[in-house]
Amino acid sequence: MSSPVQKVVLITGCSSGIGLRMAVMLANDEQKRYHVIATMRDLKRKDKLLEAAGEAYGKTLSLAVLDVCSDDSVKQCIDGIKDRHVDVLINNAGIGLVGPLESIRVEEMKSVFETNFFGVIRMVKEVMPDMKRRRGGHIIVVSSVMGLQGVVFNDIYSASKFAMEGFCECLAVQLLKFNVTLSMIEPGPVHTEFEAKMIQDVREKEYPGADPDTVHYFKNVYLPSSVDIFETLGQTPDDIARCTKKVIEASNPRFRNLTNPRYTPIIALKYADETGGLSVHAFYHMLFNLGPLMHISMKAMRYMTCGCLRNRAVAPT
Ligand SMILES: NC(=O)C1=CN([C@@H]2O[C@H](COP(=O)(O)OP(=O)(O)OC[C@H]3O[C@@H](n4cnc5c(N)ncnc54)[C@H](OP(=O)(O)O)[C@@H]3O)[C@@H](O)[C@H]2O)C=CC1
Ligand SMILES: CC1=C(/C=C/C(C)=C/C=C/C(C)=C/C=O)C(C)(C)CCC1
Repeated sequence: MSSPVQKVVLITGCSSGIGLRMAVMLANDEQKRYHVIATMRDLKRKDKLLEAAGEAYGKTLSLAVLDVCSDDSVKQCIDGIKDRHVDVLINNAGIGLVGPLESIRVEEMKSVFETNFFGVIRMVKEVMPDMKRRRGGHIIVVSSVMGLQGVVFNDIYSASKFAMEGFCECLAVQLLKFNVTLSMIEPGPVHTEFEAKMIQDVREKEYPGADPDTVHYFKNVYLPSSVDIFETLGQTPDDIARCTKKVIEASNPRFRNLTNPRYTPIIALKYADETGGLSVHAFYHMLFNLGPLMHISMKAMRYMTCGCLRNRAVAPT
């Protein structure tokens, strides 16, 4: 049960990773300002969350079933909340997909959009009308740096996050008129099951339909670089939870919130050359010519790109 002064925060995808850490951090807020409804599609996966939440469970944290891919599940969950009142909706649930385009079935691509794009739309459609009526609320969308700048071999995942960026840019303007805030969180690589699932997936898959050169570039050039990027730039889910808490508590939250100052220069390339040529050629060079030396080029880029761009990230601490 939430007290009248507590904000009701509903988070999707709390069985692991970023959603789990957000739920735990907000439910353990020292001033007890939040009542967190931590949702997941399968309650059998609740143990890790409950263990991490400790005494908050049953006090400032409750659990609910919610599958963002099901209209019925979304409606049932929101109908089950007192007065359907949600102050802060955090759209976190999402899935990755990486690999040569030729080897990915259209059905698999659709399921990424069903979760990452339509999953958010379903949530927003269910919660937004009440927020507009009340003239208050905050919708948060966990997007990605890949929603701002594509990364090779992540074509479909990246497209699903770009779709979300466009959707949110449109909606934010309308919502402002109703005193409802919309904020996007834009993490770079984060050590969660997302990363583990990607590595596992690559081990199991054969990549039928893709030519041997493409499979070679994917497995022997892209993947080692990606693992390297995770190792050198990876953040923890707690970093992302801290950034998100700051955004929720800001008196004037920003629309886009990059969480990783060390990844910001990569995004800045796009704005330094609106034709897109700089990003395409820089990434090509980093991947195919520098390979293991990519570290150095990332460092150089940090020095070359202007400090004000670098500092446009929400510091997690
Ligand atoms: N990790 C990273 O490097 C980055 C991640 N992100 C984004 O962060 C978000 C969270 O990912 P992260 O914590 O890293 O990954 P995890 O795989 O650890 O967590 C994803 C969560 O989403 C849930 N989920 C998947 N499908 C559904 C569904 N249909 N309905 C409800 N929940 C679902 C999963 O539940 P289940 O256990 O049932 O599968 C899980 O709880 C995603 O939107 C992702 O795109 C953004 C940038 C970087
Ligand atoms: C390989 C490669 C890159 C890899 C970036 C990666 C691997 C980013 C991962 C982001 C994630 C995991 C986002 C999740 O939503 C760069 C730096 C663009 C430079 C060019 C070559």
